[in-house]
Amino acid sequence: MPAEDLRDKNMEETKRKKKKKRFSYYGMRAVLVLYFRYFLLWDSDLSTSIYHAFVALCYLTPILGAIIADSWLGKFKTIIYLSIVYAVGQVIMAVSTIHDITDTDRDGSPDNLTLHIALSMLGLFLIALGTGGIKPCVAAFGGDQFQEHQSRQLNTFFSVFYLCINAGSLLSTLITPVLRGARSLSTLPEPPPPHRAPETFSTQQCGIHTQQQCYPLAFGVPAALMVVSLVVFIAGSGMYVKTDPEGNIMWSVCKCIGFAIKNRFRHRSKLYPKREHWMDWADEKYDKLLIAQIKMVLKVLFLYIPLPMFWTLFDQKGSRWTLQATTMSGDFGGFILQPDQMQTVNPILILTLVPIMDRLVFPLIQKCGLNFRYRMTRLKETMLRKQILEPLIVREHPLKRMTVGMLFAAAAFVCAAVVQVEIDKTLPDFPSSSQSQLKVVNMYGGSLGVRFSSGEPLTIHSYEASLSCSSQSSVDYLTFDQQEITVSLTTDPVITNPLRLIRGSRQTLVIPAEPERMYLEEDINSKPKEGKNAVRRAFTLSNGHQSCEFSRKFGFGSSYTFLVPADVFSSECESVKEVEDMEPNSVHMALQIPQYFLMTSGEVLFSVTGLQFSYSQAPKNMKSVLQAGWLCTNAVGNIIVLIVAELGKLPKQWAEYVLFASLLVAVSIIFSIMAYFYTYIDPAEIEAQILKEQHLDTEDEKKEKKKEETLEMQDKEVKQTKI
Ligand SMILES: CC(C)C[C@H](N)C(=O)N1CCC[C@H]1C(=O)O
Repeated sequence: MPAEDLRDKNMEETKRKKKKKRFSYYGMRAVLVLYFRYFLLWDSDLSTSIYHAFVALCYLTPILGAIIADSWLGKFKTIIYLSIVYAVGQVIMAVSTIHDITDTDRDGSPDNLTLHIALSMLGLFLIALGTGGIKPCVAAFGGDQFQEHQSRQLNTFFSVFYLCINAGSLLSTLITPVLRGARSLSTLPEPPPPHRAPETFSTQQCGIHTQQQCYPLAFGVPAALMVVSLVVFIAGSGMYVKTDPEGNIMWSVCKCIGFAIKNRFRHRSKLYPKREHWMDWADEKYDKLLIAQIKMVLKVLFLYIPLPMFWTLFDQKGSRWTLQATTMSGDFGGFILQPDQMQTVNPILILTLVPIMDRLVFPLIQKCGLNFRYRMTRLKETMLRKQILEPLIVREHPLKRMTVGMLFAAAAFVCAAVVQVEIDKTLPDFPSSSQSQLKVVNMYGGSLGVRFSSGEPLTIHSYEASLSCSSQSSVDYLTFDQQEITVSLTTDPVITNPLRLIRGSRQTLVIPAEPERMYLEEDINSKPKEGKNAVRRAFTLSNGHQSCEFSRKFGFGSSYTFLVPADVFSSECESVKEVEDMEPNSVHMALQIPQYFLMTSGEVLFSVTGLQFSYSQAPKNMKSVLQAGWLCTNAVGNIIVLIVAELGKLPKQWAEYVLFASLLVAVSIIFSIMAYFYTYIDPAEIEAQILKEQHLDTEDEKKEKKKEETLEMQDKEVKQTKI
């Protein structure tokens, strides 16, 4: 097979593996929180924390994978072994979700949750180890399939590689919830009945004794796909370019750095001449090549310091932006988009933006003379022509691209802030912690005057509860600074009642047909979570049940009370009164598209370029290590999100978005200054040059030695002649 074809095939194999692996990983992530919440019955906070801790672990284990690959097993074997760990983890995870294994009383719920928790934690640990460990190796292994002169193809590889990641994650985010048994896109004609939790509306159920949510399928299918991808990857073994590990490189690196620091400290007196770089203090003991390689890696790692800030903003897509979507309307006419499904916009945009940027935008920018895109081949040509062997100093373009990517992400957050301001205008005015709110609902039948009084002066004295007889109405809340008030109804005779309101809460005063039996109902004090509807029934006389069926479309995030009058048995169901406690969300989710567009454009500029950059700037034996360093920036970004979520609670959400945008702009300015002083290198050239110098040094040493020997011989001869 011709070399080019072989390489293309290798590239295909690596991409196919990547696509299935990402299906597997993102597919599992899509249902993980729900599994914690509804199967293990953890509360929302614990579920979210464990989920983020798992994601952070997945981005920390790459260091381990990289060390194993570069120092011990090589990338190919590391991918295989860690894929097995990953698949085993997923199988354990799938088994842990089978409720039947501990459901001895066959009531549909597991009886030994400890076993399920232990199994799932073990499964998740193995998955984090597997997925994180493979990550840096897959990218670097793909890059290894190209030769030095193929830098353009190498860049294309990283773009296609990124496309595959996102194709896999898009498919999984759509399919895995369906496997679990949730309706992914609810169609308008059949809104889920409001009084049941959405989880009970499954299209897919499974189980031996009882049929439940199909978590085993949701976790099992990704596991099966992982096994298939592993088999495909191994089948292509003969076609890959495999580079051997060069011993325990990480240990040598640590020892070398340690020695340089110690040696520098020992020679801290000003009497000793300075050396160009602090790593040069390892010169006495360590190989020049190793020192040069460490210098390359440290330079890039230093440049990575500001990068986690990008991921801090990027990762809020899954948290803050999804929460923002819950306060918006997802009614797209033909279908209803759930708030968390809005996240699929990111991989969809990646699939369209990467080719457009690669084939259209970057070449166009380059043509316009902005020289945005870096071309290794041309530089190399110049280097070869001019015989420049030192590292070439270029104010580097990939780094410019990454800076622009960061600015795009900051702009995305400004967009999010603008959308938030629009949403805030439509949100209900909830009472402050010292206030109480009250709404009066009249089931009495006719128009009714309501008066309020208190020991202190009241803001509201009287209120006309002109209770319309229509079945649907929306009643405004009245805000009180006092909690102890007295209500009087203008009935004949006047009915007066003391009321005790709850601080910081909303309540409804229901006036039934017999007004003296008026009573207070506690209302909800925040928008219903996840854009769902809140519906409750209140009986003006709770003396039984009547089956009245309503078919009604509720807007996103609305809240209603259905008041069932005492005479519902004798009258028709129409006498049931519907009160809108909270208006449905009116800002449309489509308004989030500009922020997703800017963020994803930023991601293409930042993340795809970062992958290429990390590969191109790493010495041959530390490619995976630098990929792991790159992935670590993501882990740190996730950890910052966790910390910020806990600590930094600004009173206004839009202000928090603006704060994050400003922070990223500041960080990108710092990064651009660092990038300006970064000297772009060609590791292969440097390594070749050092090896050549070392070779010349040994040649010189040999010649010198020979000279000395000849001189010694001559001296001996002279001495003998004298004797
Ligand atoms: C969050 C999306 C589903 C995937 C995202 N566009 C993406 O490709 N990545 C986010 C972190 C880096 C990269 C990945 O490797 O998953």
